[in-house]
Amino acid sequence: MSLTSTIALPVTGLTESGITCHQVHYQLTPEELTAQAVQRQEGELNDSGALCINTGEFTGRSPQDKFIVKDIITEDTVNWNQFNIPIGEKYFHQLKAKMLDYLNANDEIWVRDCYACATPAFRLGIRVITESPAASLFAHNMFLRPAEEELEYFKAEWQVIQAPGFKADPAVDGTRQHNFAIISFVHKTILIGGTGYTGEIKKGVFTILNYLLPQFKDILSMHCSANMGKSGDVALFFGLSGTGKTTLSADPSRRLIGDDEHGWNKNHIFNFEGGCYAKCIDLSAEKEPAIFRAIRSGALVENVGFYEGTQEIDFSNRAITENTRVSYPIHYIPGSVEPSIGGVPANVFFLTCDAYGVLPPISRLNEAQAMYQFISGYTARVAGTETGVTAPKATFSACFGAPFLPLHPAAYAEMLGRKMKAHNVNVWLVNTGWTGGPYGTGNRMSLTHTRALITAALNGTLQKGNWEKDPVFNMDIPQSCAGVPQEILNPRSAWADKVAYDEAAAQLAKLFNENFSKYADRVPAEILIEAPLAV
Ligand SMILES: Nc1ncnc2c1ncn2[C@@H]1O[C@H](COP(=O)(O)OP(=O)(O)O)[C@@H](O)[C@H]1O
Ligand SMILES: C=C(OP(=O)(O)O)C(=O)O
Repeated sequence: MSLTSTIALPVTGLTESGITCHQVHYQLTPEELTAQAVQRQEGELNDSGALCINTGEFTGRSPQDKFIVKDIITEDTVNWNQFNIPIGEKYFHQLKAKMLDYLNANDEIWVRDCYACATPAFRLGIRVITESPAASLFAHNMFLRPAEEELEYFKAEWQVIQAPGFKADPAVDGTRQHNFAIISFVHKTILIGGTGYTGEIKKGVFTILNYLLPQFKDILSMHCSANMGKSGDVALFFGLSGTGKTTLSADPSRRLIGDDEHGWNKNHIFNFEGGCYAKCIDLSAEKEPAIFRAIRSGALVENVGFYEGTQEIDFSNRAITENTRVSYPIHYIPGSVEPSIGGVPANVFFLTCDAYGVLPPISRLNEAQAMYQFISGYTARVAGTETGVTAPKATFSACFGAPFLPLHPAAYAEMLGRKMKAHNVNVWLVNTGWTGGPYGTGNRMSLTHTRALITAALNGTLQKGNWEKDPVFNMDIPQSCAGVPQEILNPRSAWADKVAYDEAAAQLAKLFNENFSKYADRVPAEILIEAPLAV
């Protein structure tokens, strides 16, 4: 086995993990990985120097093909459902052996050691083994990057093996189809095959942390972004994929802590990751300057198109997917906090992309309403993030992250409830979806307005104004906010057809109630009475 590496260290444990491929590229720099990808014609540079690749058949996650090995650890603890699909241990072993044979038959592979969890006490060493330099660059950008001296003592507790070119045989491998992501807690391994969508790598690691941290470290794991004001006040933005966590946390007046995955320990919050994975559909320097400028050398852009005859990205191009993405290290966002740790949050925002256009652009929640909304996780699956979703699709995604939660949602909700109560946190529901009508009739909420509302909530000016109650959802709605037209604050007044609004609101209230019925026996009465009024 020969090794290319920019650091003069032996890589431990490779042979033990079954890697015998004769050329192993270990811990290469972003420049080296980018150059290799270009040379192998797996990608090209845009005019600002970022590596642009196509991820192939899959440009979004495939939740139906994500499995957890049902074994002695997981059998009685995982909340088996449509997101936590069991697979037998024999299939894990079978597929791992086949994947290793496949990788070892390649001329070269890439190995990268990295960490998850910014707080040193909770750090998890992860080894990411890939068949392409671009996937190794993704791991470099998204996870925490150990310093060279840390590599000497690095312990790869978990392994991610990613081979998009390897395809399972569903007839013998226990999968649904040729692509799969399989997590084994006994063997501390994630196998990803048949798909090149890099999001599977990060969300696979997120899934294991969502299992381990609440159960064994008493840490609440959260699908949220986080940033910090000048006085150190922390805000969290929960939301299912594509609802605005990355966009809204990249706020030039605040410091970014992380864009997607965090833990809440007793007295601080910390990022799991070391980078961001932003959607770049319709990205512009004017609307999202920090993200736009992060697209430069070292960044990895997925599935975009160029203006003809140029290397300039056409961010409006949807030819491959709506789920165009860029990954970059967190320090590409000016002023980001490193290590990515902050104090107890003062404000929590639940971002809901309401495809019905019924919910107010912002509402203030009391404690019980906050729990009701968190458990409900009402939002939309946006186009492209999951395979097969081509238009926003209303969904209830518990804790705003159901596809990544191996435990019952009540486990996370109870922890969040205790923490919010103990720290007197302000909780807001923000509709980043539709206004003036449902998807197809109304408009997507203006980003400028959403930002103005969040700023007013954070600086306290919103609290000082007058409020009214939403008659169906019973939440407080502000009557005014600087920079936001008054008529959109109350969603009913934003709809031209009031009868249609009332019908849509009643329909949504009904859906809320139907969805919540499955939690009724685990939730106290003071939360149950916050259900929207269903007529
Ligand atoms: N009002 C809004 N608030 C937040 N995002 C919006 C809004 N309107 C449009 N968007 C777009 O929605 C997408 C949100 O994606 P992103 O921030 O990456 O989501 P997440 O990090 O939650 O996956 C971005 O492309 C953003 O430009
Ligand atoms: C990457 C994903 O989500 P997010 O946009 O929340 O990072 C995803 O769901 O595949």
